[in-house]
Amino acid sequence: MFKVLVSDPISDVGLKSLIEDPMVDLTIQTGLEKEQLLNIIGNFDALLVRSQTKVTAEVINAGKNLKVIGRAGVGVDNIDLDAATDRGILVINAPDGNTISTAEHAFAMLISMARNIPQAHGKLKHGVWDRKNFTGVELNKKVLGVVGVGRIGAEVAKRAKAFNMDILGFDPFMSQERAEQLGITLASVEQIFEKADFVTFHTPLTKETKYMLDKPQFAKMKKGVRIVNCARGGIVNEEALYDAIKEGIVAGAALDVFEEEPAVGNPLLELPQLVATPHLGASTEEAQLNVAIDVAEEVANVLHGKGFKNAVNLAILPEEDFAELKPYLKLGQKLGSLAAQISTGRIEKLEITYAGNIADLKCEPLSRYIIRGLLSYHLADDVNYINAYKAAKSKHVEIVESKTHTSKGFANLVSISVKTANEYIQVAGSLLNGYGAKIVNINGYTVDANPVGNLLLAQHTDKPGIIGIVGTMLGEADINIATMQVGRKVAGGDAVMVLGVDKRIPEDVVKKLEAVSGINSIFNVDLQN
Ligand SMILES: NC(=O)c1ccc[n+]([C@@H]2O[C@H](COP(=O)([O-])OP(=O)(O)OC[C@H]3O[C@@H](n4cnc5c(N)ncnc54)[C@H](O)[C@@H]3O)[C@@H](O)[C@H]2O)c1
Ligand SMILES: O=C(O)[C@H](O)COP(=O)(O)O
Repeated sequence: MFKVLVSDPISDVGLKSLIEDPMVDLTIQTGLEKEQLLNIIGNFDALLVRSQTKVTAEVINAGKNLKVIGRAGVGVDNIDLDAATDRGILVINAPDGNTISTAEHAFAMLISMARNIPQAHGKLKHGVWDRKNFTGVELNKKVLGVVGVGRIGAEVAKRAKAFNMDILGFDPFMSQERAEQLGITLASVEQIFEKADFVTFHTPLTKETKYMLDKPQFAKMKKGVRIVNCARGGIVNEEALYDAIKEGIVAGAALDVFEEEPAVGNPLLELPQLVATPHLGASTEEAQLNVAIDVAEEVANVLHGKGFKNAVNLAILPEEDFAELKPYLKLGQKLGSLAAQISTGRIEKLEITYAGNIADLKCEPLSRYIIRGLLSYHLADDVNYINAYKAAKSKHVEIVESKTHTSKGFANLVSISVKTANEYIQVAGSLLNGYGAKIVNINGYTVDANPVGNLLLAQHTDKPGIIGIVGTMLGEADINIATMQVGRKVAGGDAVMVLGVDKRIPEDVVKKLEAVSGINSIFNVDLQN
């Protein structure tokens, strides 16, 4: 008998497959305090949640019998994935079921904000017939910036088209063809922030998207811009948003998600320009039914040892499948991540070459790590070992793998080339006897860098003084250089500098480095995870 605990409100009609499963003993107990959950979780084989239950490492470790955690929805930021993976517990989600509901909610927020509907409604309910303080704006012919054109962003764009809005969109995986299909004009995030009358966010919260709309960006926006965030709290800096509303830069904001939830007592709620809902994007009968059906079926499949498709973390595969490859897996993931972080255009193609000894191994598991490293920089936990090829296909990234025994003097060499809409990136790594994993080549320059921590990659002209200037500027910013590598092809030509630094370089320092004469590009690379 499998014992399954449902600890958040999940549609019981959707849970039918589990309720009717003779092998499943289902307990529904919502609103549990932390201690209560810790006390009972040890009895269960599976846990089903939405976003309220905090599935921390403590909860996971107390769940001695846990085999699977199911998330009836998309975001898994309330689940400690590393702790689950360490314990070999599968985490699965239901990414498709609430797309339409969330897109409709974002659009409802956009319109209510444009026409002050919640504010006027509130006043009338309190007996005040106020027709002069609630003049709104039309959506017709206004510029809508859509940041993140995945499942939800694309549906929002379709609805905005029907309202005759001009749509600018940015997504690192959106092609010109897809943009045309959706009636979107491709633009950079900076262009969107500068030109849009309305901006709506539909990205996950990642290192890259955290505070992507902050004080410096607000300063460049059109006066009177209106902001919608129904994705994740933290994409927009709430303190900066508060100031931008007070300063009159932002005329309205519509938020369904907050940096801290429940957001009771949030200072933004005091502002009349704010329209807010308590994380209701997915709260429709239809979405809740869809996600409950999806997650219940997947959890039952896992418990019965059958196939599943929406694993979010690393499934523990039999050792023999990749025992020999194991030492290369982390290196592969870091090479993918490095390539993503030093590319600027939409990723179109990934070519992986396995050279030397490694060519004799069955390399598919390693390719999955490389793809995961490359795509997770933008897609966060949406891409994992299991779904790596599927995620690449769904984002129209072509994967080409090849093997050779010619390995340029290395015993083994893993090389990846990434073709983007703007450039062609090449990075290679090797496991060196006695030295461990190394990055040995970046864009044709021979280097010897450790694939760990924070790196600064500068492409520059090989001339006296540049290395000194970079060192001085980092020193002034209190950033210690741990390692340094310089590579060039010919004296006086193009060169690369790879610095291992003890902490992440702040963006203002990066901007100053970019402005140094002779430096052509700077990338602030994070290879910590
Ligand atoms: N408010 C709610 O109740 C609710 C409901 C469902 C989903 N969500 C949230 O909405 C978000 C989007 O969900 P989805 O189903 O559309 O996911 P998705 O994976 O289909 O789309 C997200 C898109 O964001 C893009 N992206 C990543 N980094 C980016 C960047 N720096 N700039 C621009 N685009 C970037 C990705 O390439 C991807 O296409 C998720 O964070 C999800 O958790 C909220
Ligand atoms: O990520 C999601 O699916 C949404 O944020 C919905 O969260 P909820 O299930 O708690 O409503």
